[in-house]
Parts: sequence; structure tokens; C-alpha cells
Amino acid sequence: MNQIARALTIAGSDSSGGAGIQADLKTFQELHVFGMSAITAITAQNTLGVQDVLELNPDIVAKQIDSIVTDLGVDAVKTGMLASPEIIETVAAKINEHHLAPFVVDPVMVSTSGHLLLTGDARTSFKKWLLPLATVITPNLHEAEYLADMKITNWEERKQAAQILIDEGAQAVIIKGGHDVGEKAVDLFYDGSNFQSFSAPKTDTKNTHGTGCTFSAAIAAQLAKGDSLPDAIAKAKAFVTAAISHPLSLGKGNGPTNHWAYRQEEKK
Ligand SMILES: Nc1ncnc2c1ncn2[C@@H]1O[C@H](COP(=O)(O)OP(=O)(O)O)[C@@H](O)[C@H]1O
Ligand SMILES: Cc1ncc(COP(=O)(O)O)c(N)n1
Repeated sequence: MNQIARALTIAGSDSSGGAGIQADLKTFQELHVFGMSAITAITAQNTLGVQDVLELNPDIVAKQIDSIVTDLGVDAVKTGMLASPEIIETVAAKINEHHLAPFVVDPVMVSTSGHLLLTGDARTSFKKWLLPLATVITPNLHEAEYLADMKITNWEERKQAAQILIDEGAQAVIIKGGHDVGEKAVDLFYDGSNFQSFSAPKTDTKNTHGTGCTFSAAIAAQLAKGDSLPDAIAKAKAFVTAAISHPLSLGKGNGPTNHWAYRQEEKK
């Protein structure tokens, strides 16, 4: 019998299918990993914005994780939208209790459309509960500024922010450069000893809904299959770059990326 790698996403549902749980499961599937989910919140969302959010009770979030872990097992886990400090604390407790690792933390706070996806004092909750457990944390530039509590205006400051997040307890950090100006999308990786940059051509598109979710899910999928962290990030970068550069043109606003693109590129 073939043993398949198993990955768990703990995140919010995006009704439009571009971000959140839906993007994560599509990514797991494309990378040949068995995907499972614990839903933290239900969003009524499309490419134009987030129309409403229903936050779930932390208890049902905990039970979803228990159900999965005690039966199917988990080779890697990622978190996305965690909605509230109570859910963050609950998820951290479950990650600890079940010794879930490797653990990819995507510190989702605000949607591309500007809607708040996490209530309360996010900085304190992330630092207290999640950073010490993180195999890697994947902030975008805004999230890195917020979590490290500093302005990032150049490459040196990006490195300083990465150092702060390592000092706060994360084993590694990758600060994503998707929101940077320039011809390349460059992400800075730091594991506490070495800096490494992951670069790809930047696509001129407004269809970037769910890029961060897709990237962190791809890292988790590769870790579930046993890749080293730098190898997992390199593959995830190739996956998200393909997804962004092959447009689908869905919806009237910031559309989703194309999760099939990587497979199609591989076949060529
Ligand atoms: N327009 C783009 N072209 C190519 N790569 C991009 C583009 N936008 C984002 N990326 C890449 O997608 C990944 C997700 O980054 P980002 O969009 O910054 O995250 P988030 O969705 O959390 O804001 C990163 O690897 C980033 O470099
Ligand atoms: C349920 C959910 N999770 C995460 C995001 C962030 O994705 P993005 O930053 O691309 O809007 C989102 N919009 N919705």
C-alpha cells in the first residue's frame, strides 16, 4: 500500500475559492499531498472584497484538529486566518498537545481587499502563542513591519525584521516581497544563521487573491513530503510563480491565481 503524505490547514473558508482553506486544499492536491482542514471562520467573500465573517467557536476548531490527528495523522501543518486571539491560543495548545510539526505560520491579518481577518491584539497573540512553535513564519512586508514593530524601507531593514522574528522564537522566517515595487518578486529567507533570497519575475496583474495562502500551503505540502525547508520554499516559489503568471481572469476585482499552472508547466 502506498503511504501518502498528509497535510493539515487550519484556516478560514473563502467562498470565492481563491484564498483560505480552498486555496490550501487545491495546492495540497496539485502537489500530491492528502489535504485535511480545520476551519476557523467562514467568510462571505469574492474578488471584490469580504462581505461578512462568521468566526467559529474555539471548541469546534479544537475538535476538528483532534478528529484528524487521532485518526488520519498529520505530516505537516499550516495556519492561515485564525480570526481571534482565543482561536490562536486554542490552536497553539493543540499544536503543542499533538506535537504537530513541521508547522508553517502564515500570519494572515488583513485581506488583499483591506478587510480585517483577525481581531484583538494580533501582535501579542502571534508572539506569545505561535512564533515559538513555528518551523517557519511567512509574513508579507506589511505583516513583517507590524510583527517586528518597525518600518521596512530597504533590504537591510528587511534583514533586521527577520532577525527580530527569530529572536521572538520562530525557527525560520521568509519575508515575502510580493508587495514590493520592481521587476522581481524577491522573498528573503533567514534561519538564524544564513540569509537566502528567492526571486522570480514579477507578473503585472491584479489577480493576486490568495497568493500568500497558496505559497504557505505549498511550503507545508513539500515539508509533509520530507523536503528540507530551503527545498520546500524553492518549490513553493516555483508553484506560486506559475499560479500567478497564468491568469484565469475570474471575477470583477482581484481575481484568484491558477493552481493548475504548475502541473501544466511540469508537463512541457
Ligand atoms: N505579481 C507577482 N508576481 C510574481 N510573484 C508574486 C507577485 N505577487 C506576489 N508574488 C509572490 O507570491 C508569494 C506571496 O507573496 P505576497 O503576495 O507578498 O503575500 P500575501 O498574499 O500574504 O500578501 C511570494 O512568493 C511573492 O513573492
Ligand atoms: C479566508 C481567507 N484567508 C486568507 C485570506 C488572505 O488572502 P489574501 O491576502 O490574498 O486576500 C483571505 N482573503 N481569506
